[in-house]
Amino acid sequence: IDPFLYPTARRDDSVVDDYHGFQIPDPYRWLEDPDADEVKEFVEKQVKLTESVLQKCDTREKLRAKITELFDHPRYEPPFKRGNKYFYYHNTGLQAQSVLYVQDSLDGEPEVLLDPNALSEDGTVSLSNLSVSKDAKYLAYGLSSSGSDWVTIKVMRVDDKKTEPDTLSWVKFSSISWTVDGKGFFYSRYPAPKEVGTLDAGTETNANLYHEVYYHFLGTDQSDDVLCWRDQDHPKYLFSASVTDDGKYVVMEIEEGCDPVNKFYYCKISALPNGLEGFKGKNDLLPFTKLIDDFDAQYHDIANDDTLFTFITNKNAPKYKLVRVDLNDPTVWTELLPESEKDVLESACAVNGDQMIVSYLSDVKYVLQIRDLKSGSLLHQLPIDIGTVYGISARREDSLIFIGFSSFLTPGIIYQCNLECGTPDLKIFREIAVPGFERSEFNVDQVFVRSKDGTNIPMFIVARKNIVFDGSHPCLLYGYGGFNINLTPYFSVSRTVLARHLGAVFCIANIRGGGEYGEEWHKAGSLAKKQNCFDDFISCAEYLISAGYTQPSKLCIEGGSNGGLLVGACINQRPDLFGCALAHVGVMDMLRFHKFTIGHAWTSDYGCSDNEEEFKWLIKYSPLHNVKRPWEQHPDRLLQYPSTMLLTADHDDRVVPLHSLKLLATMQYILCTSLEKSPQTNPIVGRIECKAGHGAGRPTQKMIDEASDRYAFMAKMLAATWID
Ligand SMILES: O=C(NCC(=O)N1CCC[C@H]1C(=O)O)OCc1ccccc1
Repeated sequence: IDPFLYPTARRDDSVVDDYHGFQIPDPYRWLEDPDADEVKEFVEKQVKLTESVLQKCDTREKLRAKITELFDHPRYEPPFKRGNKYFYYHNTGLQAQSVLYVQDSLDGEPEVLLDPNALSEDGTVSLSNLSVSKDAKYLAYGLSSSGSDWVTIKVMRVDDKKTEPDTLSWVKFSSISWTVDGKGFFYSRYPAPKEVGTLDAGTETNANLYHEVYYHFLGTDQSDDVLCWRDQDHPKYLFSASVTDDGKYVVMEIEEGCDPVNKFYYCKISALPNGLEGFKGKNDLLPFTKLIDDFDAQYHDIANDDTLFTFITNKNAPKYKLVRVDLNDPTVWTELLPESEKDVLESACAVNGDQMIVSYLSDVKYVLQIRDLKSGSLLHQLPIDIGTVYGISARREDSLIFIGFSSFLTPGIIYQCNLECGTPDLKIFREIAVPGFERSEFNVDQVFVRSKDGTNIPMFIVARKNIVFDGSHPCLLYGYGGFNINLTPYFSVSRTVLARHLGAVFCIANIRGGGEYGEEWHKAGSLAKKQNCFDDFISCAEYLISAGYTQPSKLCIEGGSNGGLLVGACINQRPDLFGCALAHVGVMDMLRFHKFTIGHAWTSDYGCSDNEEEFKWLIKYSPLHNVKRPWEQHPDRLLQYPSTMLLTADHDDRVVPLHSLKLLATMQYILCTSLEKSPQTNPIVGRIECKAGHGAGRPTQKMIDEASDRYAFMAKMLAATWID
């Protein structure tokens, strides 16, 4: 693009911040106010520029048609049982939002119970969380609008599907947990923001502080809810309260960030003299006992027999283990299932009375076992292919459980497993088929790439069979690298279309910062070691080139959120290595991220610029602060940045849009508009969506349109040709 076509954005050179003696300019600080007319104008001009670029991307409509066609297949989630009813989500294919169905038995006539598509014209109201009372009489569910993290909880009677008047506002980062008497439920919320009158919830950037736990009595007004817990001395704390299966306790996990560590408190509600009613209209908090009152490790309860609790923990076990304690003697902890040498204990769930289903991650592949809940001993190994167990629907009282499975070449299988008779029989309950998808055309490989410091990094490679390794293939390399998140194999319609119609090779790099090898892997990619993520990702890119899959001008890197940071940092550090870069809702301003909405929770992975040592880590890789002209760094080579698309949305209150807007303005200025003649001919554009957020709850059409745009941009910039 001509530099003259880029909108010029005002640079306010008066904004310079002092960080521990270092003066850091922030000329686009004004882009941090979403309500300012100047910002709205900036966005409008960027949207127009991007639209003009997209119009020249000639595979856009073909991609839209193919992705729509492949997406139009029925999809189901594993069913879950409450009382004697079954509930499950289903999407016929192109519905904006999946619909909740209820059946009187597993093969009973399904009825629509809750259809979020009826709650908005454009499908932008989504179901965020949901909890059915134990007797299946009531359904409490959270609604969110335009992809914001803000939730409004509503209640519905299951038998006549009547919506109750109960409406709970300013809910965020909350589970919903009913007491077994069905009189109400625990949930978490923030104090209402001040300017609640004019607020378009989800577009504000204020920090989320002072989380609180409430108990809501069915049929009453939110103002009558009982405040159960809060901590005025720790504004960053986040609380999650849940009722144990036996109904005797409410347990509360307390986090102060995103690290897998938490405090663990409990309250024996069955011993409260007047139950929870006794707290109505009072100011007393619930009498919690502090079982764990530090952030040394994660403790997540998976079952209890009266005072004997079983936990999954990473205490002295970075690959996790199961331990047991009697609340009456909290100093004696025994080991139920020791930490595995090699594999990460991913989840454990009590089932079928005194058994449990545990899942391990072994070199990024799932292993599922049935074990004895009392002794921990292995009973059965469940045969699972390479892929992801994405949902285990099971409670301690269930002997019939459901397991959701997906992989690169498996759109989705829901297994049912009956544990009643001796050997569990795993059988297919539902298989999700994608018409037109021929799995036999593709290959999946897993390779281990040596990174800069010698660490072996796993990478999945999906390609059409019998490709020639002549470096000619467009290649999409996807990564995340943080927050203990695992990138495991899953089916993607859009990437299947890229492989089939653009001959693209699709790769997932399991770089450090994730949880693929437990807490050590996570820590090896965070704080002072964050650069390992970028080194790992760059090594994976170099492998794909040296092995002959692709070449720099055919290689596109993609990542979202923390993965957007990954992309932003990598194009700054190695602009020569990539032909295209797609950064979704990226964290790009590493000096200021902690000031907005829930950003303060991410200091567990990043650190914080308020601290001098941590500032020095952050300034070195912060995308916003490290945009440099490559042709000045290497005068001998005609270097420029890859074609870059930064994607964000106006209701993203997880990673606020200012990150992408400030980086967009900075890149366009430094690389393009600040020069008479700029060698930067690869476009640097922003795709800014309206009535959309961080990603959760996005309606189907918006997902299809975004995928069509970003991959048409990629195809054009990699000069990929369409294969019919
Ligand atoms: O912030 C996150 N999750 C991390 C997150 O969304 N991140 C972390 C970095 C940017 C962005 C992303 O990668 O999606 O979720 C809110 C939350 C709930 C409970 C306890 C702590 C935090």
